[in-house]
Amino acid sequence: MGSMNLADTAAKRRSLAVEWLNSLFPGLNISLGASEEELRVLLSDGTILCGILGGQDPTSLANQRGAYMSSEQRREKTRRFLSALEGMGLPRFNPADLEQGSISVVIDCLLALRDNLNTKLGDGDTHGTANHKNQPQNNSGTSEGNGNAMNALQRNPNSIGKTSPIVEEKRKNFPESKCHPFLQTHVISEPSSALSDHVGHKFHEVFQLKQGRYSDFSAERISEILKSNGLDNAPTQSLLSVINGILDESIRRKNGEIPLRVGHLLRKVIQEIERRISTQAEHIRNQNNLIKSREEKYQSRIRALETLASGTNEETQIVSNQLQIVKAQKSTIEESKKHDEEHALKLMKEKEGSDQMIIGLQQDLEKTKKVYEHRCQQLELEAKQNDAKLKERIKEVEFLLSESNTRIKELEVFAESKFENWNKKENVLQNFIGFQLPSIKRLRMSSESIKLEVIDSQRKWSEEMNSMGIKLKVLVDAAENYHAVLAENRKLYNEVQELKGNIRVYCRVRPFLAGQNTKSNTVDYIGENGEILLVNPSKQGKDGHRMFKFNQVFGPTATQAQVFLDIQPLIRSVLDGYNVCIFAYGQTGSGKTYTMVCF
Ligand SMILES: Nc1ncnc2c1ncn2[C@@H]1O[C@H](COP(=O)(O)OP(=O)(O)OP(=O)(O)O)[C@@H](O)[C@H]1O
Repeated sequence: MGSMNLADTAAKRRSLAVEWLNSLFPGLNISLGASEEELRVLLSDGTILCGILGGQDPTSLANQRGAYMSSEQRREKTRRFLSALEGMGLPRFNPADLEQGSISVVIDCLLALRDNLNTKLGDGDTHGTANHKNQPQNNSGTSEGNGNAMNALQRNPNSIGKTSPIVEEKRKNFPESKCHPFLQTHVISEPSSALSDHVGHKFHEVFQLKQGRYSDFSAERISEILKSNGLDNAPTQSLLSVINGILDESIRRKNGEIPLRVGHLLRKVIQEIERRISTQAEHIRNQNNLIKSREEKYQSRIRALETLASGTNEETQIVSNQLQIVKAQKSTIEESKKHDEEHALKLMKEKEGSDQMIIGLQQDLEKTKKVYEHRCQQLELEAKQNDAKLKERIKEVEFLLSESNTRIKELEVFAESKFENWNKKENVLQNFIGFQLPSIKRLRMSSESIKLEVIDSQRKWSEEMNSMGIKLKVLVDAAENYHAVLAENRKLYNEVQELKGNIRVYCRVRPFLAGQNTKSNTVDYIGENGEILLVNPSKQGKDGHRMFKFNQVFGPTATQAQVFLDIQPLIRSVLDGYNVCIFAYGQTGSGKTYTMVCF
């Protein structure tokens, strides 16, 4: 709640400050709900702060704010404002508060300045009067360490010839009749209108003419006026009216005499007017010097601007070139943008495909999950069953283990008895060995004699082997000769086969099969040299007989072995690497298959 109240209070104070600034500079039109950052942006360049004290009009202020200012210029303006606040005895802020951190300190200073100025304008009395009394030269603009905003206004070079918003505000707050003398007599330096109004009122009270004659003033009253320095703050119009009044009285009395005390008053008034005229002359000289220096400064700025303008054409050319480059880059970027858009469309399509695939995968995953859960349930069931079986098995194993332990104990007893038996047998064996040792010695002697015999036999066998080798060599030579003879024989054999004829034609006469008429035989004669004579009973004479000639003719009584005997040499030629073809030819049922295949 506390932080909320603090925030509300800060916002209210910000709003009051904004309201005041808007009343001073209506052109700014700042929002009443402006944030700290917005106010910081507005105030950070120092233009508005100086405008409060410096008499900027809203239009020039807006222009000045829009113009570029270096950081040093901004700091200088802020410093000027802070020194004015210090001169007025008001709280001031740190320049860093305008750049970062809370701006509430700045708001406090602005509101204090507002209250201070409003108090002076409302009262129009003691402070202004006192300050003016102490520093009568303030209005000339030459004095430093001013005591109020008006003095700061007059000291600011930028405010020369311009009207401060405070003055404007004062004009609104005070009747024109009161300000009029001040405004009409500005040739001679005057106190502020509020000040002049107050002092003039007091001055008129002092010089109140009850009977219309200055000569009626008592000496004490005049000396009191002269001593109190009341003339210092009196408006010049009043002083002139006093002189006019005294001179009019002198003329009316016609003797031209002026009382001595009135003469002193007259001299004092005239001295005050002369002092003001000299002060104003000095002020005008200073203003002239200031204007001259400003004129020189503006001349130098104009020259700089002309130089800048000449350089601007070259810069324009460079900028146009850069513009061309930028256009080219823009077209490139647009192309790449189109490409990117196409790519994006592709990606979108791919994404849709991926989404569908993901949905399918999710469905598969769901199915798999259900199957997996079902499988898990089955496994759990099986695990429970296996667990029960294992428990039974463990019980059986434990039973077997107890039986095994019993068996082990029995075996241990049996092993001990066995061990005793083995010890007995060992003793028996040792007795047996001792009995067998002489026999072993005899055996060893006989083995040595056998060894000698074996050596002798080996010698004999080696001699026989040598003789066998010689004989074998003779056989190898004979075999080599045999191969040569065999090759020659084979060659001759094939030559004989060739001489018999590369193409041979044999004829075989099938015997009558069972059930065939044996009287219809047409074979009349079969010769040994391959002749066969066939008879045609339907023809007479020479045409009834026909002779055919083959390499060989096998009659009906010829066996398969006889046929093969004549073919067998061809088989050997095949084994010797010659090409041989045997085939059977004849009408159906003539016995081709029988001859070629049957054994
Ligand atoms: N020399 C033979 N001695 C005894 N029987 C034979 C002889 N030649 C053929 N035959 C008999 O004659 C019949 C016909 O013989 P095979 O089948 O060999 O004739 P084929 O010429 O092969 O006939 P197809 O051209 O129709 O095959 C068979 O029953 C077979 O046993």
